[in-house]
Amino acid sequence: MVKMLGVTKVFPNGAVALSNVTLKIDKGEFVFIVGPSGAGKSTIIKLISREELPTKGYLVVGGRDLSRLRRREVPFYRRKLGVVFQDFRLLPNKTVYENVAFAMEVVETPPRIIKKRIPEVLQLVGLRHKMGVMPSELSGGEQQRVSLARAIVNNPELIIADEPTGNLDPETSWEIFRLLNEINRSGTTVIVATHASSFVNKMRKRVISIDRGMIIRDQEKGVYGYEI
Ligand SMILES: Nc1ncnc2c1ncn2[C@@H]1O[C@H](COP(=O)(O)OP(=O)(O)OP(=O)(O)O)[C@@H](O)[C@H]1O
Repeated sequence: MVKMLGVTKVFPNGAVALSNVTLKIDKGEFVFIVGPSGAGKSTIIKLISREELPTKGYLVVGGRDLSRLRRREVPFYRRKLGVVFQDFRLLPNKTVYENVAFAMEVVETPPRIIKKRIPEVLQLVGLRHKMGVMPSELSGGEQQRVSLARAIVNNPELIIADEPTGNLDPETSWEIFRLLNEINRSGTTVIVATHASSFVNKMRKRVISIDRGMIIRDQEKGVYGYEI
């Protein structure tokens, strides 16, 4: 699903965010990316979401070399990903229903399919009863659950989450990790960048530890040297 080969990312100010990173994440995996502040976690997420491009090396997601993606192809690529952010990024003037529906509207889903799908997906995250509510009337955990519903509504093969529980208390964080786990069990590949080591340690998933832009540990063997 994701292959990085010798990926280096240097920002225009000279900051080396990633240095020669090689890793492979298979379809259906659940992977945590952990490391101290400034280690390069968000940079990995931004490269996968094609917000940034590698300075050097190859990054292939779902069989596409992201450096070769044409500008007009980028929106289509992004729409196939489910992206979850620390700050939820819900549209404040739209209801829960409308926020999730919007993700389907932009990919031109027929209205009758949207109407059927939204209650299903809100049921999955336990928020069917809040369909008509505005984001400002929801707790942080509920807002993150809406953002999870939005991320999965178009059945993406890959979900990437950058610090999805950064603004949440421990109990609510568990709820979000449990949902991400459920989503993964239904076949979606999930990549989560996080500081939340106490949760990571309990979840027994693959953990890629990075520090100063380099992988310092990967609980799986043989991640280096994959063919692209
Ligand atoms: N747009 C940017 N311009 C310049 N430098 C950047 C940019 N984004 C990130 N960096 C630098 O790249 C390095 C890695 O940053 P990144 O945000 O990936 O770390 P992180 O592990 O996600 O940190 P945190 O846990 O604090 O979010 C840091 O040194 C950071 O200052």
